[in-house]
Amino acid sequence: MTETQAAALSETRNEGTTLLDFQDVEMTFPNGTVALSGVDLTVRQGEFVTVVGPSGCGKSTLLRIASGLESSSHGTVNIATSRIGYVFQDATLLPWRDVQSNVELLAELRKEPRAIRSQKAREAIELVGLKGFEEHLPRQLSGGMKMRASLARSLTLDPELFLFDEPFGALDEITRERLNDELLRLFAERRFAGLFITHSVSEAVYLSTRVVVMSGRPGAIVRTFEVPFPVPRDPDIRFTPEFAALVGDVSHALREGHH
Ligand SMILES: Nc1ncnc2c1ncn2[C@@H]1O[C@H](COP(=O)(O)OP(=O)(O)OP(=O)(O)O)[C@@H](O)[C@H]1O
Repeated sequence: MTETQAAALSETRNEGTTLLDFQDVEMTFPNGTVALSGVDLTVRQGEFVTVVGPSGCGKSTLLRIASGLESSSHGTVNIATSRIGYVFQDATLLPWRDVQSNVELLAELRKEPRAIRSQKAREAIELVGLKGFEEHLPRQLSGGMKMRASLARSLTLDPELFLFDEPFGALDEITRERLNDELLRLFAERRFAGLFITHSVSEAVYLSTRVVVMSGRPGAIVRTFEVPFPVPRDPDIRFTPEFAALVGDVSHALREGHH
């Protein structure tokens, strides 16, 4: 996509439109476990919001509710789009399908014509840097390449709201940093609304326009940090004192909210 096309896309996308809105959301499971309590969260077009919080505080539950897969037990949830991308920690590729047909899967399920889904998949594969690997099977790919394929599969939906459940958690540091850069580039081009979960505070600060810190279970939002660095973001920003200071503040809030 050229810069002009990207600018046109972000204009048609009405930057600032609210795509996800949680008001006083609570989640109590039938067994009595209270996973979320009093969560207020808004995600607008052009925002990339990352949630950090201790294990088991309800982050995945929050994401499942945001996707419409699960309903909250209390509060209001508004999801203003049906074009939702969802990337899980596991790449969830079908082992018998090659990259091209794995990436085509969502369009195929939506019964899009073969020529269109094939074209969409080719574009998405190129966008995530997997060109040349179309005929490879998942077992022939590295962990990072599998995640790229998984990202590409969601990109064929051209999502307005993109949900990420710790997608890079299992990858080595270098691959993770590279994929962070790829994702930031996609975000700068496509300007979807992102909701991203991670355990890494520096990943959260690097990727996001806003970082939300949750407390231990029941998960509630204890602090919100606006990230002042512009997008597109220079990878070297990670080595600046301003970046380190913000990572320190978020880590601090995370420790305070941990009980
Ligand atoms: N279907 C369910 N029934 C009962 N309890 C559940 C259910 N799903 C999740 N929980 C519980 O709700 C709490 C929140 O789970 P969730 O997976 O959302 O946490 P998380 O913050 O994503 O954890 P992690 O960071 O370890 O992935 C946990 O205590 C979990 O055991």
